[in-house]
Formats: sequence, structure tokens, C-alpha cells
Amino acid sequence: MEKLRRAMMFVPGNNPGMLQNAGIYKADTVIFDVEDSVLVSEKDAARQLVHNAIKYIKYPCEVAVRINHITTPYGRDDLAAILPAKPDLIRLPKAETAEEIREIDEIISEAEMKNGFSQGSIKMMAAIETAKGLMKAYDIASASPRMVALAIGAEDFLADLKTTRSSHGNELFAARSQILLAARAAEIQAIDTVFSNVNDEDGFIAETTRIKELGFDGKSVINPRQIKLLYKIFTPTEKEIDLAERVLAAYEEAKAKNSGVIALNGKMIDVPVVTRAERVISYAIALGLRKGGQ
Ligand SMILES: CC(C)(COP(=O)(O)OP(=O)(O)OC[C@H]1O[C@@H](n2cnc3c(N)ncnc32)[C@H](O)[C@@H]1OP(=O)(O)O)[C@@H](O)C(=O)NCCC(=O)NCCSC(=O)C[C@@](O)(CC(=O)O)C(=O)O
Ligand SMILES: [Mg+2]
Repeated sequence: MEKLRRAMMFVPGNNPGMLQNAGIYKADTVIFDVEDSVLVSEKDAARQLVHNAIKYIKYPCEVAVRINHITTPYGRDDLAAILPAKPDLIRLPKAETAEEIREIDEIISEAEMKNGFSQGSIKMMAAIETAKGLMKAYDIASASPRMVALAIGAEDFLADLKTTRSSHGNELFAARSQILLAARAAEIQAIDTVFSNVNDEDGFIAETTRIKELGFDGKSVINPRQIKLLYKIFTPTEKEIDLAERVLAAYEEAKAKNSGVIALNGKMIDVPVVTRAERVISYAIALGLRKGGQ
């Protein structure tokens, strides 16, 4: 099972209190932000705070940093300040080309060499937040072996599309589908965008249920209150795990009879059904709901 990245929580990089406590909320990943949640006048202070947080606080989860775009006056300074602290993951916002990804990849390689980190240990992900970026989604997703995920950033994306966000999400359906396809074709994870109204639990649950059904591996969140709600949706139920176990057992039985197909309660069980059942079981094992090797 690949690394779980169900809840990736943004933490403003210039907020010492939030940086200090970011690890207590059980997010799979915390994303320390030095991009849009940090004013230009605060960028230097934020870089320093984020560097020190990564270096001196032991977080019980993956630690990512969202840098400013590499073509802005801040992106290279962000990398220079943050890479020596060894974050697990760099998130590039507003990605538009494969060349940007390769440029950052090279900067990371140099920093790894200079600081004695093993080559390839710092991973990358990118967020698609413009129409131009969406047109290049697969090129971006497959531009570097460091790439572990492709995300969508809906707030910027919809501003670029000259529209607004609705509760039904129709305006995001095409982009979400394309990002998911690009990520799957590149064999990396797909991460959905933030839901900005932290007080609208029903809206968050409805959106998270939809993106889980589409196939996303996780979602960016902005508040600890959203993490528990998200995990409930991303955790297989006992009924789902039980069904997956019965599917695998039925398939073993079919194989013993030299058959590649069998029916379980009238439903055909074949290879793709088995593949999905195996994923449910891997997930259950990764979450400690089942023991490995059973
Ligand atoms: C939304 C709100 C102001 C609400 O505040 P509230 O005060 O009502 O929160 P409360 O629930 O009362 O907080 C209870 C306790 O949790 C602590 N606590 C809260 N949030 C925490 C957190 N994030 N990290 C650690 N700690 C946290 C808090 O300190 C308190 O601790 P304590 O006092 O000890 O009890 C706050 O959450 C917040 O600032 N969120 C982060 C916002 C942010 O990062 N935006 C940038 C990323 S999006 C973007 O850029 C768009 C995008 O790019 C996205 C894409 O690409 O996907 C695109 O284009 O779409
Ligand atoms: Mg954005």
C-alpha cells in the first residue's frame, strides 16, 4: 500500500502557534504554507519559522511545504531557506509546465547533495490551479520520479475560469476528472482541493463523499475540524472489509477449480473485482483494522 495522504492540512507558515501544534490533529500530512496564506511582507519570517519548525519539532506525520511558484520573486528563496531543514515533500502551486517541475527537481537534487541527504528522499507534488496547467496535467504529473501526487486548487482554478464555486460542484467536475486521470496514468496520487467554509460540515461531507467516489486518494484541508469528518468517509466500513474478504475467498475457491470467474450472491467476481477487494484489504491493514498477512 502506498503512503496514505487522506488529509493534507494547510498551516499558514507565519503562525507560530499553529506550526507548533500542527502535529496533534492526526493529519496524514501537514503542509506548511509560505504561498498565498502569507503576505509578501511576512515571507522572510515565515520561511525562517517553517525551517525551524521542521528542524526542531518532531512531527508524527509527513511534513510538506507549499512554496511560491518558481517564477515569482519568492520561489527560489523559499527553496533555499527550507530545503536544508529536510521537508518530506515540496508542493508547487499553480503548476503549468513539466519544465518547472524539472527545474525544482534539479534544485532539490543539489540541496540533497550539499546537505548529505540521500538522493530522491525529498518528494514533490504539484497543484493544478489554472486552465493552462490543466492542459498539461499528465506532463506535470510524470515530469519527475520525485512526483508523488497531483492536486487541484479550486479557488485559484475557478478564478482563472472566471466562475465561482457552487455547492453541487458541476463547475469542477471536468477538471477533477482530468486531474484524476493524469495522476492515475502517471501512477501517482490524486488530491482534491480545500473546502473553505469550515463551519459547513454537511457541505464538506457531501463534497468529500463525491471526490472519494470519483477516486481521489485524499483532500487538502484547512482546519483540524475537517480531518475527523474526512477520515470517516475514507475509512472502509466493517461491511466493506467483510465483503472484500469474501470476494477474495470466493476467487481462491474459483482458482482451485481452475476457473477465473465465480459468482458471489449472484454477482460476478473476476480479476478487476478482486483488484478492488485487495485495495480495500490493503487500506484496512494500513489503518490497523486488519492484521497484515491474514
Ligand atoms: C480557516 C481558519 C481561519 C479558521 O480559523 P478558526 O479560528 O475559526 O479555527 P478554529 O476551528 O476555531 O481553530 C481551533 C484550533 O485549531 C487551530 N487551527 C485552526 N486551523 C489550523 C490549521 N490550519 N493548522 C493548525 N492549527 C489550526 C487553531 O489555532 C485553534 O487552536 P487553539 O487556539 O489551540 O484551540 C483557520 O483554520 C486557518 O487559518 N486555516 C488555514 C488557512 C490556510 O492555510 N489557507 C491557505 C491554504 S488554502 C489556499 O491557498 C487555496 C488553494 O490554493 C488551495 C489548494 O491549492 O488546494 C486554492 O486555490 O484552492
Ligand atoms: Mg491556490
